[in-house]
Amino acid sequence: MKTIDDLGDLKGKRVLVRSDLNVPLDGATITDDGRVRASVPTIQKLVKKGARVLVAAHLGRPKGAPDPQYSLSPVAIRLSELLGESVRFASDTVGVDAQRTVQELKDGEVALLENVRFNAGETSKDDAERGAFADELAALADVFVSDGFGVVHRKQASVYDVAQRLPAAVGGLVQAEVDVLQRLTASPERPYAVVLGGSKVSDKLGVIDHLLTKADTLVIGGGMVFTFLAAQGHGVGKSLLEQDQIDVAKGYLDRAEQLGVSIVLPTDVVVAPEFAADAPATTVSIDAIPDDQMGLDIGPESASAFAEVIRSAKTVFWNGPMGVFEMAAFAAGTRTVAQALTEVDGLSVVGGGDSAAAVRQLGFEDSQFGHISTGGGASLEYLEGKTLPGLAVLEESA
Ligand SMILES: Nc1ncnc2c1ncn2[C@@H]1O[C@H](COP(=O)(O)OP(=O)(O)O)[C@@H](O)[C@H]1O
Ligand SMILES: O=C(OP(=O)(O)O)[C@H](O)COP(=O)(O)O
Repeated sequence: MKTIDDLGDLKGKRVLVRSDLNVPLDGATITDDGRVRASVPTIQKLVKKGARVLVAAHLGRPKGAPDPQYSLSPVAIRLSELLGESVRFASDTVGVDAQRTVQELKDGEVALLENVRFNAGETSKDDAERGAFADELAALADVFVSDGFGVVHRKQASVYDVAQRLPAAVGGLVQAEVDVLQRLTASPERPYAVVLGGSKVSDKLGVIDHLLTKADTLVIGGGMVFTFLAAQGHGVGKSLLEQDQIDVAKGYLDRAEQLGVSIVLPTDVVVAPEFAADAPATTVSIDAIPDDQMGLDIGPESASAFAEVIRSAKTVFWNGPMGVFEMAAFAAGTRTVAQALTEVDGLSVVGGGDSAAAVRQLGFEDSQFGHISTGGGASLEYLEGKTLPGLAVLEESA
């Protein structure tokens, strides 16, 4: 892959940088700015080279049209504070304001485009529709730098197609992330445990198939777990459940047994009648989840068992909070798991926007972990050994 230094003299050049600025927000307040911080070194490097830096990014999953709750405008303010220089914000992605913003950009200045996912072409499955949007993005710049590690597993216009339309290079963040993950895939010191949770269940269930042949133990909590508990025949009440994936989960459990890989599931869960911070929380055994309640955290017995597995591993990768850590009543499982990762005598890696936010919010320091990756799904797919579109396209264009 070409690096930024291979792109030649960038002074006065318009450089489109795809960053992952998908941060958790509470209204317009950024609750964890880790991804913004992680994107700064590459932007700064380009600024120093005298480039006109145009940052493209997404926030959340809007439906291909402008939606104010997913505006990147609060992120422009934070980026500006972290860079120590003003960041212009274009109120559209490729429209009149974006075009004017690029035209007015001077050497060494930075602008952020509005959420790329406000455009249906960004995430379209139709190559022509995605390509048409990528053409518009590419028209704004002279070269492209791919630095949003958290999205390199997405075949989307601003990640994939635009790299086919401009001279393209990999950014420092993506390089650094890949370097660490390569250590995990090449020859992980064993035992190797992978801990999965979170809420993007249908996105991430598929990785289990491959991880069964790579890891010694899979530990599963978070919203992901209820599909497995249902596969074992347990009632899961109102918990997050991917009904159509129950048979898939059953298949994974069977295959794990055949392969001699251990899948560790919770034995108790914290339930509440509704998804609310002040909902009355109780701990129940997994065979006693009431029909009118939902599981929002793993229980204390499970958390201790998970911690034991984690502490005795030499390599641990963790993606996805064990519960709804944003609410204090459902954060204990995530805290116990995070604590165990800090005690690993080997390499511990935390990946994912919310997982990284969780460990910081719960008071842990980044330095207590071997590595905190900005990408959850991207890391998992890398660990599976899958070809990530956003990386493959850079290899092709090298
Ligand atoms: N039992 C659960 N039910 C519903 N949501 C859950 C549950 N456990 C965890 N979550 C939610 O999962 C979200 C994070 O999931 P995900 O996006 O997959 O993680 P990451 O961003 O680290 O990759 C958090 O917002 C958390 O509240
Ligand atoms: O938050 C992200 O991924 P992650 O939750 O897997 O870490 C990335 O910004 C990708 O977002 P997407 O999963 O909506 O494509």
